[in-house]
Amino acid sequence: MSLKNRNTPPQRHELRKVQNQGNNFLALAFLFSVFVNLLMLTGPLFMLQVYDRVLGSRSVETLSALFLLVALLYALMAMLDYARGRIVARFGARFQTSLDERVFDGTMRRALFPQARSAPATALRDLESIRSLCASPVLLAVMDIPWTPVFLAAIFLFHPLLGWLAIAGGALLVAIALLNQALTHRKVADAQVASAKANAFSEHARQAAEVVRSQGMQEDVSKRWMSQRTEALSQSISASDWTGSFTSLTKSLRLFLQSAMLALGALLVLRNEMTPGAMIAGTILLGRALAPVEMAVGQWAMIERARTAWISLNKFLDSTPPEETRTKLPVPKAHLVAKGLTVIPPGAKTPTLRNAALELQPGRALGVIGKSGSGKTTLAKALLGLWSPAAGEIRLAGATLDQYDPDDLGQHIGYLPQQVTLFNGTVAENIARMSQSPDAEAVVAAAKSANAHELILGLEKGYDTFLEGNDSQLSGGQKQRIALARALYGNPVLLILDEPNSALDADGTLALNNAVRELKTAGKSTIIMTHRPQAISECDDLVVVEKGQIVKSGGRDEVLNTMVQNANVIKRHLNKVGE
Ligand SMILES: Nc1ncnc2c1ncn2[C@@H]1O[C@H](COP(=O)(O)OP(=O)(O)OP(=O)(O)O)[C@@H](O)[C@H]1O
Repeated sequence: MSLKNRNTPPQRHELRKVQNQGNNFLALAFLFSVFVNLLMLTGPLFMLQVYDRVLGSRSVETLSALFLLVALLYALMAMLDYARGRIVARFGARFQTSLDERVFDGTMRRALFPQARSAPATALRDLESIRSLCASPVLLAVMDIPWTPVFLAAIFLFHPLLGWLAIAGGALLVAIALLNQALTHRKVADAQVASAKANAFSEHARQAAEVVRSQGMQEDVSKRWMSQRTEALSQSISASDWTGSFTSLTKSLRLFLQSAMLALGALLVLRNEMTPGAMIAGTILLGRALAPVEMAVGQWAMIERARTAWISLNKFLDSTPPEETRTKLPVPKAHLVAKGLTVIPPGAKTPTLRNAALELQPGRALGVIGKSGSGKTTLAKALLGLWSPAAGEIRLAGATLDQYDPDDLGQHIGYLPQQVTLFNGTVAENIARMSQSPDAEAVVAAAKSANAHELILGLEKGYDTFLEGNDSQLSGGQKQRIALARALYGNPVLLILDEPNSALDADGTLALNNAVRELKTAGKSTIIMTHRPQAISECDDLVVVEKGQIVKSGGRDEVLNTMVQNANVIKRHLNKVGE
């Protein structure tokens, strides 16, 4: 699935571009790493000097001077090591902040596609995995790995045989690291997928807690979750068993190599081919050379996670290009025209609305009636610009909907969905569409139009009452009125109401009709999808949808009359059958 549109150039390597912007950080960290790694030679060189110079000359002064120098060098190394740790952490943070909004935006747009909505949203987690790698010591170990051959080569200076042993040992460790990568990356990825699936299931179950409890589904849901969880756990244990076995093997091998080095060194000392200092220094150098490899193997799961995260984030960004910038259009007139409109829901194969045509003039209200599943919501989603037409077009004030910036279009159109969703925030923030700078007067005006003002004042803290999203303390009807106020906020030119009075009482319906009348007087237009007659009392025009097609359209009373005549025909037919 892809959200690419015809006009957007392919956004290849977007991730790489963001990474390149932080290259200064990486270059600086790498430079510091050069010094840190050079300073790592302090220990072996000190050892060499102590054994070969101090012990031979028995000079306390030389020992003191060397010790002071070593203390200073280690202090410098600590500072540089700390600094490079801070630099890569900041590189990670910068990488994340540069992409956070972009990825969140993409995740939201992808959620408009039902099949993507059911898949766990991993892009933000992927970003987090990459940042975690940067904030951990593993990235520094990876930066140290290029020094491994340098240290190994330095061992040659002590004695070629020691050098060859070190090279053979190093090659063996690298081979183990590669084998680790080859054998575990599938397992780590599988464990991640299984765990994401189990988490998504538990989140769905949590959201449906009331249904689960009231419908006696607790045990079955719990068992289903447990089986997914057990699967995820066993995958994760299998992955960690593999990486664990490689970690132990690498660790023991490195220690063994150091002992083998000491043994070979001792043999060479016995043969007078090398000094004892070189023997010890060589052993320490080997340890230093192999430490980053050992660290990388030990933390392989983290590296692998970040690697797969990088690949999947790349795919995500590639298939979800940034929104095109559009020329800002003026506030449109409430004139809506749809011609030859065919809509295929995202991910579906067949259209659920075919060849529909309608026109709505400013100051008029249109009712869309039809049975369940006839295509009313499909029409609403197309008119909102959420589902693009597969054929035909929709124009608001002469411009097709995709010519408007989606946020601007959202400001011009008020929408009351069939299933109301409120956000975690105050009533006022919810009505103001979670705006960062809500207009208090407009909030109250919208609430009054939706007949929600009194009910809001009756809440514990009035407009400042905090709502826990959909779990809030409000009744269905109260939520619907607040959502109607949200739809009316900011004086939209077009109001689309999908089953607006499904949870409204008589007062609510009256207020709704008043609001529609006010909009009409102000030259705005309204579309009401419904199968309840009370909701169309303010409608001037009516269209009837049947099996995805507009089968009747015209003035409200004219359409109603044809329907009533039909009903009479059907009634007469039924009476005959009954005789
Ligand atoms: N996302 C989707 N993917 C595939 N088919 C869909 C999707 N959404 C709706 N449909 C199908 O489109 C048809 C019309 O559905 P729609 O929701 O538009 O009907 P409706 O008239 O609004 O029904 P109701 O009054 O029950 O809300 C139905 O057959 C439905 O199964």
